[in-house]
Amino acid sequence: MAQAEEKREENHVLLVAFSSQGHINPMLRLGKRLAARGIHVSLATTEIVRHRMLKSSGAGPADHVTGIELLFFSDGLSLDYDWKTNLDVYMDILGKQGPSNLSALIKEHYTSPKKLLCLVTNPFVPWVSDVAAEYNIPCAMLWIQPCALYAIYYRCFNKLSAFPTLTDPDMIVELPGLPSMEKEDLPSFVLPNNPFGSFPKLFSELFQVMEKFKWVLGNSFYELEKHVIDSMCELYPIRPTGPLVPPTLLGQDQELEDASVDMWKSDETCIEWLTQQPPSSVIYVSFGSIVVLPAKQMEAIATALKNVKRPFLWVVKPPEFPTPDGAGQLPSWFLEETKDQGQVVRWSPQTRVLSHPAVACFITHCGWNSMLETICSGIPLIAYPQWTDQPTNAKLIVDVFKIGVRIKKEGDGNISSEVIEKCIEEVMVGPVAEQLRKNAMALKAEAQKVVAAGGSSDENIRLFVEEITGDSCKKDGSRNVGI
Ligand SMILES: O=c1cc(-c2ccc(O)cc2)oc2cc(O[C@@H]3O[C@H](CO)[C@@H](O)[C@H](O)[C@H]3O)cc(O)c12
Ligand SMILES: O=c1ccn([C@@H]2O[C@H](COP(=O)(O)OP(=O)(O)O)[C@@H](O)[C@H]2O)c(=O)[nH]1
Repeated sequence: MAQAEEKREENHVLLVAFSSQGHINPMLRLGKRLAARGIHVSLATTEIVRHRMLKSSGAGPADHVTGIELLFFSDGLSLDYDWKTNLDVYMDILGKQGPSNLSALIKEHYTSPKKLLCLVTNPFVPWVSDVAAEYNIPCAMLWIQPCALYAIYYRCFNKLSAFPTLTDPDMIVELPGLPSMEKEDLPSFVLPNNPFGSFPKLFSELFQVMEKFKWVLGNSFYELEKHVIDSMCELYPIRPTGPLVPPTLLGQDQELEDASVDMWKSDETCIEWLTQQPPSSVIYVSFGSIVVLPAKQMEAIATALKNVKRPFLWVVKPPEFPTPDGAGQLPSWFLEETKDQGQVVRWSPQTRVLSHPAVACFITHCGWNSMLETICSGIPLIAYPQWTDQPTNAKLIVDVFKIGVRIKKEGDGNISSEVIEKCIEEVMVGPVAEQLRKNAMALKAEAQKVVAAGGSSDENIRLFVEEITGDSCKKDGSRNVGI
C-alpha cells in the first residue's frame, strides 16, 4: 500500500462541505485543529470549488491545504449552472446526486472506509449522514452559523414554538436564551413568504433526525452565546469550537499557517492604500461572496459614502450571473467623484483589512464568517443584512453582542442614503461609538482566550478528539453528550 494511502487509513476524519467559501473555510480550520491533535484530515466538496480555485490562482488547483487533502465530487450539474436563479433545483439535484457521488469518492479513496473515525458534515449537505451510515461510520455536524440559528431552526422545525404564518405574519417570536424577535430579525428561511422551498424542507428533515449526528459542533464560542447554548443542552446540545478564523486574527503564533481556500483572487493593493490612511479612519464595505445588491441600494451606499467624506474601502464583486437591471454595479458617477477619497476592489484580503489599524468600522451583510472575523478584530459593525441567517446575525450584533448598529429598511424595503450616513456617524464619533468600540475590544479579548490552551473552544475540540478516537468512550453510536 502506498504511504499516502496508509496514512489515510489510520486516525482519519473526512470533512464534507457545501461549495460556498463561507462553509469550506471554517471546515478547513476545524480540520487544522483536529490535525494539531494527531488526526489525519481530508475535505471533500463539489467540483465547482476546484474550478473556482483554478481560475483564482491561475495555476493548477492545489490538492492539499496545509496538510489537508482536498477531494472533489460532482453535484450533478454542469460547472456554469446558474444555481442562483434556480436555487431550489440546485439543492434538489445536489441532494439526489450528492450521496452516490460522495459514496463513490469514499470507495475510490479509502480501501477500508469503515476505519474512518467519522465524517463531519455541514447543515447544507445533511445527507452525508446517510452515506456515513452506509459505511457504518459515525457522523458529526459542524454548524457554520451562530448557535442562535441552530436553536431557532431546531425549535421551528420541531414545532416547539410559534413562528409567523401567512395569517399571523407579524407575530413576535419568544425563544429561550434569545431576545424577542420581530419578523425582520428571523432567518428568511422560516418566514411564510420565503421564496426558497428547498430550505424549509432541508432543515425540517435535518432537525427531525438529529440523532443521525453523534456530535454537533458550532463555529462560535460559549462566552459569546452562552444563554442560547445553555438553552439547547436539554434538547440537542451544540458544542462551540470557534471562532474558526485565521490564527493571525486570534493573536496566535504568527508562524501558524491558515487553512483556507481562495475562490477569488484578492486585490492586495488596498493594503498599501490602507497604510497611508490615518488610524481608525476607514469605512470598510463588503457584502460577501453571494449577495448582489439591487442598483437602488448600490446608489444609496455610494451617495452616503460620498457625503460622509471619510475614507472608504468598498468591495464590489462583479456578479457571477449579471442581470440587465444594473444589480451589483457601481453608479456611473461614483469612481470619478470619489477618486481621492476611497478605493474600490473586486475582492479584498478581508481578514488583513479588518485587522488593519486604519480600519474603523465595517458595513456588512452579516455573513457569519465576516462577523466572527470582525469580532476577532475588535471593531464595530454596521449591519445591512439581506437573507438567510443574516437578519438574525444583525439582531445579535445590536441587541446581544452590542457591537454595532443596523441600517433599517424603509417601508418599501429600500434604504435611504441619509439613514446610512446617520449609522456611519453613530459608530464613528460620540458616546455610542465609544461604547461600541469598548464592547468590541472586550469580545476580541474573549475570543483569543477561548482558543488558547484550556479555553472553552479548545476544550471542546480536545473532548471531541478524545471521543472519536475512543480514548474516553466507545464508538457505540451513543447519544450526543453535552458540553
Ligand atoms: O442558499 C445558498 C446557496 C449557496 C450556494 C449555492 C451554490 C454554490 O455554487 C455556491 C453557494 O450558498 C449559500 C451560502 C450560505 O451561507 C453563507 O455563509 C455563511 C455561513 O453559513 C452565512 O453566515 C452567510 O450569511 C451566508 O451567506 C447560505 C445560503 O443560504 C447559501
Ligand atoms: O472581499 C472579500 C469579501 C469576503 N471575503 C471572505 O469571504 C468570506 C465570506 O463569508 P461570510 O460568511 O461572511 O459571507 P458569504 O460570502 O458566505 O455570504 C469571509 O471569510 C471573508 O473574509 C474576502 O476574503 N474578501
